[in-house]
Amino acid sequence: MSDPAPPPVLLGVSLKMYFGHHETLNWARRVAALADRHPAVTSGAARLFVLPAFPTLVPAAGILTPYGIGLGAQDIATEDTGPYTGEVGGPVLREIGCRYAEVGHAERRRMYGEGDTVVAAKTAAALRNRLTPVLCVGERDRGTPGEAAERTVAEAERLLRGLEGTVVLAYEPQWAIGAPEPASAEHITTVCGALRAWLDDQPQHTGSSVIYGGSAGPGLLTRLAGAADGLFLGRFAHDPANIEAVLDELHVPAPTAVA
Ligand SMILES: O=C(CO)COP(=O)(O)O
Repeated sequence: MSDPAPPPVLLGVSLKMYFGHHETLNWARRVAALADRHPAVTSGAARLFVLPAFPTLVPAAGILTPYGIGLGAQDIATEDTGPYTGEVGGPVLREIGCRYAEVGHAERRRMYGEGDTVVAAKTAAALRNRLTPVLCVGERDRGTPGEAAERTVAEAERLLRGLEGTVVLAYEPQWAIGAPEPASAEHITTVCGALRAWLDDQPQHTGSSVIYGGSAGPGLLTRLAGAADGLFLGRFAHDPANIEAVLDELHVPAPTAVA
C-alpha cells in the first residue's frame, strides 16, 4: 500500500496595510489565477490563505474562495457583538466568508498595546466562531535557538491554556519581521520542532500546524526541508511571482497513471 499523501504545505499571506483597495483586488486576481494553474495547489500539495485589510474582505472572498484560497482577517474583536466602536467581531467575519483570524501579531502587540490577556481572548473569540486562529508567537530579541524554543513554547502554552480547537501557530521571531533576511534555518527548525512536539501532546489542538513568518520568501521552504508546516509571508508575497517561486519549491505528487 502506498503511503498516505502528506498534509498540504500551508502558505499564508498577510497584506498588512500595504496595498490600496483596487491594488489588493488586482493582486488577489493574480493569486487566484496562480492557484488555478499551479500544480502544487491543484494537486493539493499546498494550501493558500490570504489576510487582506478589513474593507477588502468581501470582494476578495469572491475572487479567492472559488479557487480554494482561504480568506482571513488580520484581527478580531474579543467580543462577538455590542458597543465596541471600531471593532469587527467573529460572527461577521465568519458570515462574510472568513475561515482564519490572525491574532497577536508583533505589530499589534508593540504599537497597539495588546498583551497576553487580549491575545488569548481574541484566540478564544476566533475558535468560538469557527475561525482558525493564526496565532503569532515568537521572541522579541535575537538569542540562541534553544532559548527561543523554550520561550516560544511557553508563550503558546500560556495563550492557548483552557482553549480547544485547531490553530495555526505562526512562529514569527519579532527581530526577523521586516528584516532583510529570515531567521536561520537552524533557528527556525529548532523552534518549529519544539512547537510541533508540544502540539503533538495536545489532543485538544489536533490538526494544528506550525508555520514560519518573518522575511520569509523563495528558497526558505527548501532550506527548512519540512521543519515547518508552511510559511507566513509578508512583503515578499507582494509580487505574485515570489508566491509562484515558493510553490515551485514543493514536491508535487505525480499524477496517477491511467491504465
Ligand atoms: O509579519 C509578517 C507576516 O505576518 C512577516 O512580514 P515580512 O515578511 O514583511 O517581514
